[in-house]
Amino acid sequence: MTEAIRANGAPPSMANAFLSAIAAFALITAIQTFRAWWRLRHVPGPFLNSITPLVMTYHCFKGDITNYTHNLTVKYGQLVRVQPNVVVYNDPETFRRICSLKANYTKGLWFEFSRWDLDRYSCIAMRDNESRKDRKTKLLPAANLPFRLTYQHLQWAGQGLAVMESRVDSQVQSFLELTEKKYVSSAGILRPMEFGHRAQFYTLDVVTSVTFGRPFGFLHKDGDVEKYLETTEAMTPMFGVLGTLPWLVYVIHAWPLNKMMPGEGDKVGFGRLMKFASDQVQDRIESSNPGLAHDIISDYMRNGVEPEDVVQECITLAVAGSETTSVALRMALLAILTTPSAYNKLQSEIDKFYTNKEAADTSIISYTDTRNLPYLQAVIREALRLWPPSAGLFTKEVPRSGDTIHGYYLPPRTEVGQCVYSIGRLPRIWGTDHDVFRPERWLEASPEKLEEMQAAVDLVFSSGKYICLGKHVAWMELMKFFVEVLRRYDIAILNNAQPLKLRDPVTFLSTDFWITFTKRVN
Ligand code: HEM
Repeated sequence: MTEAIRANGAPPSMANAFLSAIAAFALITAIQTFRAWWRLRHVPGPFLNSITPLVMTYHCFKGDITNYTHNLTVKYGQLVRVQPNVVVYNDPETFRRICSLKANYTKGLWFEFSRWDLDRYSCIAMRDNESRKDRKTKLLPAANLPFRLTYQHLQWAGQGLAVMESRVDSQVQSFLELTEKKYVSSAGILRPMEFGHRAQFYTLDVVTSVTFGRPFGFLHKDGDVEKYLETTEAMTPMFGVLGTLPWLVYVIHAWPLNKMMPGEGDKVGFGRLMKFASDQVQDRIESSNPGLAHDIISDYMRNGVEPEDVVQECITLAVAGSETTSVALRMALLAILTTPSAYNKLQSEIDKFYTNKEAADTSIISYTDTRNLPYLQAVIREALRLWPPSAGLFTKEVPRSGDTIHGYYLPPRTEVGQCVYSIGRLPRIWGTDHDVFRPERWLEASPEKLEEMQAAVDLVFSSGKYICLGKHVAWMELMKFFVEVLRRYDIAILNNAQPLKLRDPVTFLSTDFWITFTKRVN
């Protein structure tokens, strides 16, 4: 019968219609791929990357995305095409120019993933420069600065930072109490700590304490609270993958997938943080004098940020300020534990500092005093250089006028990503031993060289209009932690053959980082 219909010239069968649809789809895909390739065909990079984003997606899944991207810059030069519409650079000057106030670059589509409530935007997710400027300015006086701020100095500092410092101190204290209670080993008694998670507990409690006036309670429980970490640990690698396929934001933010986004009604996970933030804001609204509390919520509210937006900003703080700092903490600790000369020098510097002080002084070191510990600063800078916690591309979009980077014209809407990991390993700045953890380089450098090195490492906190709000909080957390822990304990790796398991789907995540603490003899 079918043969007969065909022979009589009847309409094509279902199979033919299907094949035609596939052929049409293949043709459209081929044309689009060709057009996408053509736009940036002059920028060097591997051919496969220039026709599909999936190579980068694969490396996110594989867990070596930063090293892979860095190797591309080594092979292809200062500007590399890593995806059909994405190029990556590793030059500090270009970084600062793109982030400067004058540049008309805007945030890339990827930042839309950092929206927690689809009716609202927090500053980090805002892509429009004017709205960002307006919001960020309102977030800044949260620091109660004694001088008038300019938009160029976009990070918390001044008196407000002093209030935050006391919150950091109480979480350092909580970490010490936890260690003393459960994790001090001695001859014949092994009580190891898995530091990967404890670093997260510490940084999450600091950031929630600074934001809401009280910690979420990870250190107190010495465990996950409301399955927050379990959920965010599953989500973090997805951020990397989604970064390579940013158009997925239109799918995820639309029905029916938007129904699956975390919400305040959730019993566990990220939604609990949203509910916690929302309750805290509501409390302040209902309280008779919300301005009395000394935390970020009250400061933001005083500055006229709408309550619903304050909730979004607080959630952003918890996300932006926790995993980043715990990566820095873990990698700096790993670096000194595996470099005995650095470990010994650091501990000696701390000991020397305390010989000049009252022997009974057990209070947490002040942020001001940590500045008198040059080797400690060098250790942290060196760790941030080698393992920047913000290793992702954080792409920005080329403005309507187009732009030229390192002689390559980039048409409007090209996404430009930074490779800050690669900046930390540029031979022209760091020398041929750029891969070596050597804090001494910071102490040996001439004033001009030091300035260049410092400016390059500072880029891990971004620059200009995108600069990290919590840079000083992060420094405080790191400096105080090392002083207080190393003056009390000797620390050692438990498993020398494999100190930890490291994966890098978007930043350096680690598990099984087992260490021991033993009390120091005075
Ligand atoms: C070592 C630790 C940290 C690193 C490396 C880091 C890095 C960064 C980077 C690179 C950005 C800019 C992203 C972009 O838009 O291109 C950023 C933004 C931000 N960070 Fe941090 N951060 C750290 C710790 C913190 C802490 C402790 C807090 C809060 C207490 C914090 C709060 C924020 C906020 C609110 C933003 C968004 C600023 C904006 O939208 O303009 N960060 N951070």
